[in-house]
Amino acid sequence: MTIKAYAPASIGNVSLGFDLLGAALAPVDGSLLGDTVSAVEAPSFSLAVTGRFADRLPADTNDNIVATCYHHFRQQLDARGLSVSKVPALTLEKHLPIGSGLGSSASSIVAALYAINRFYDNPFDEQALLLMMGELEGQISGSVHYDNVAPCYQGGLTLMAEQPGQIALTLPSFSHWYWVVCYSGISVSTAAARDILPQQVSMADTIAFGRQLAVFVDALYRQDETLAIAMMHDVLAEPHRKALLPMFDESRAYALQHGAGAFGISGSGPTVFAVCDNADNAENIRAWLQANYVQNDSGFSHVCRIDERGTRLLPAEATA
Ligand SMILES: Nc1ncnc2c1ncn2[C@@H]1O[C@H](COP(=O)(O)OP(=O)(O)O)[C@@H](O)[C@H]1O
Ligand SMILES: N[C@@H](CCOP(=O)(O)O)C(=O)O
Repeated sequence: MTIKAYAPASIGNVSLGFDLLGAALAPVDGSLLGDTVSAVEAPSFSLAVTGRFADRLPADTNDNIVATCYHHFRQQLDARGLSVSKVPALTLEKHLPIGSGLGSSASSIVAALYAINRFYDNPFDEQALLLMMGELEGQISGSVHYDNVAPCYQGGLTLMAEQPGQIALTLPSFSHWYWVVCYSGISVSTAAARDILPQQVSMADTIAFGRQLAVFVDALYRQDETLAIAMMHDVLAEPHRKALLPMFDESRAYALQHGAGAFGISGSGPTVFAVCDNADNAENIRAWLQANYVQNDSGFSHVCRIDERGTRLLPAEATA
């Protein structure tokens, strides 16, 4: 029997919560936006990679993070004294572009560990899996951060607590918000986009960051949309990263002048996102970004809602 796991794309940071806030994405047209990993029993371990962005990954599948996930998972089983004999053939369908700011590596990691855990009849609980997911994401991006893997796995808008047994908390959100995302088609390495950030932050920015995140969470719980939107500014990363993103300022100006409440970089970019409370404005901004922010044939845009379901099984024959 084939086990096939789908893990959605995600917006890391959501502007105001660097490394601490993330949102899973579901296109409103019902299409899937995320990687899948399938597992089927086989005589020996193997990994095949297919999908639109397969050719952008390392040619040697041993260097694919999905293979690393499998070996890490087996080591964790050994460390707990759990012996298993069967072995999977894995297939990664790589639908998310690499270095896109859509949590591409997180999507592969989460789909892989979810499928492998199922394949072995769920020896690890959610928290143990999430810890592994964060660790593997850290291997790729240079430091552990859960703001992609947690929403991708659990769904929803998530805030990192990083406490034993409580790594990520699911926050309420505004169900009528549309999240427009546009990937420009260029690649920005997350590790490189982290390296350009300063190691020290001013007192004024520290206070602004703390105020915004605390007030945003309060506004979500009280469903105060105006206050929540007013908090959606990035004082930590965007001032340093936007120079990597051609047409960023022009895109922000257009979005804010045409009905978006907030606009920012998704993860480390180059994907940008706009928040709208109206379908017509969302579609207009999506079309403008598609025409003006996209740089090449790899780029794309979607109007999304928050994906409340997170990672899930698909029928073996389904394609994302
Ligand atoms: N399955 C995978 N998905 C994405 N990246 C992978 C995968 N396997 C290996 N990699 C490598 O990990 C790095 C991911 O880069 P990163 O900038 O973190 O991407 P993203 O921000 O899209 O997650 C790239 O060097 C890529 O070649
Ligand atoms: N918090 C991280 C998020 C990176 O997201 P990605 O989708 O670009 O991998 C950061 O901002 O570095």
